[in-house]
Amino acid sequence: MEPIITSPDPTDALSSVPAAGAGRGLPPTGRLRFFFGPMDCGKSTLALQIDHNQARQGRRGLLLVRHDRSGTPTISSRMGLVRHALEVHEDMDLCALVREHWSRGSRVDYVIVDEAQFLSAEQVDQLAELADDAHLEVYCFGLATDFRSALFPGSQRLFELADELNAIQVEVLCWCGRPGRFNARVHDGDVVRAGDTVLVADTVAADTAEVRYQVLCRTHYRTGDLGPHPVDDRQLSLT
Ligand SMILES: Nc1ncnc2c1ncn2[C@@H]1O[C@H](COP(=O)(O)OP(=O)(O)O)[C@@H](O)[C@H]1O
Ligand SMILES: Cc1cn([C@H]2C[C@H](O)[C@@H](COP(=O)(O)O)O2)c(=O)[nH]c1=O
Repeated sequence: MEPIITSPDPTDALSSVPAAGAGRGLPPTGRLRFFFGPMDCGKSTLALQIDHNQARQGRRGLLLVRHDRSGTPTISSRMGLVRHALEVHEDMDLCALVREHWSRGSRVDYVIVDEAQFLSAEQVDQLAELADDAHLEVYCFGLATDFRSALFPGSQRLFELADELNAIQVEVLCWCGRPGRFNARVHDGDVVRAGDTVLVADTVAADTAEVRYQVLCRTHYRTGDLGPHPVDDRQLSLT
């Protein structure tokens, strides 16, 4: 298959870091990585740390996001870090996006995608193509499963295609103390089992929000037991 993307100046875009396989007679490729975990486990924080570490070595990244919690085109971490990102729209072709950057003379060495669960399967295929044919390092961050505990389509495709699957190591605890893996959607104090897949909201209920999410262990996700009244994170920072 013909590579669909070429850098306008390969020595510019590709020279800064030896590609995977270099020195072993293998054709150079980038890698597609998926970092996943429940809400609030630190995915956006890690995305911004990886960007920071790459950028300080002079590499140029393209930061992408779809439906950030903040409602703005940013990658935002609950630790307080925020970076501007490009909003990925439903039909956006991510290969064409990178090509466009190159045609304007902008370097792209790596791509970071937050909320990658919301990508379409086709967009994940495009990211794999960018890793293989354009030799980009692609870092995706997102939820594995939705509020019904079913894989998001974008995450399913990432599980199928990624070179590396990384479960985030920071445990989010259920109210009972067990590790939580299930993102329950809560409406008026009840766990909701049906509805739209996409509903942007936080784990801390804003005063105006009708819906919030709560990370639960499997037992309490199944029984819909939300435990004693949830602790408000804003109170934690005052102690
Ligand atoms: N005040 C705080 N002190 C220490 N860690 C915090 C604080 N607030 C949030 N965090 C950490 O930030 C994590 C959430 O990070 P974030 O990147 O927003 O998660 P995600 O993108 O996975 O939803 C929490 O699990 C917790 O470890
Ligand atoms: C489970 C689930 C979540 N969402 C939304 C809710 C948040 O806006 C994001 C996840 O944010 P985080 O950075 O991982 O905290 O996804 C959704 O739309 N549908 C769902 O089923």
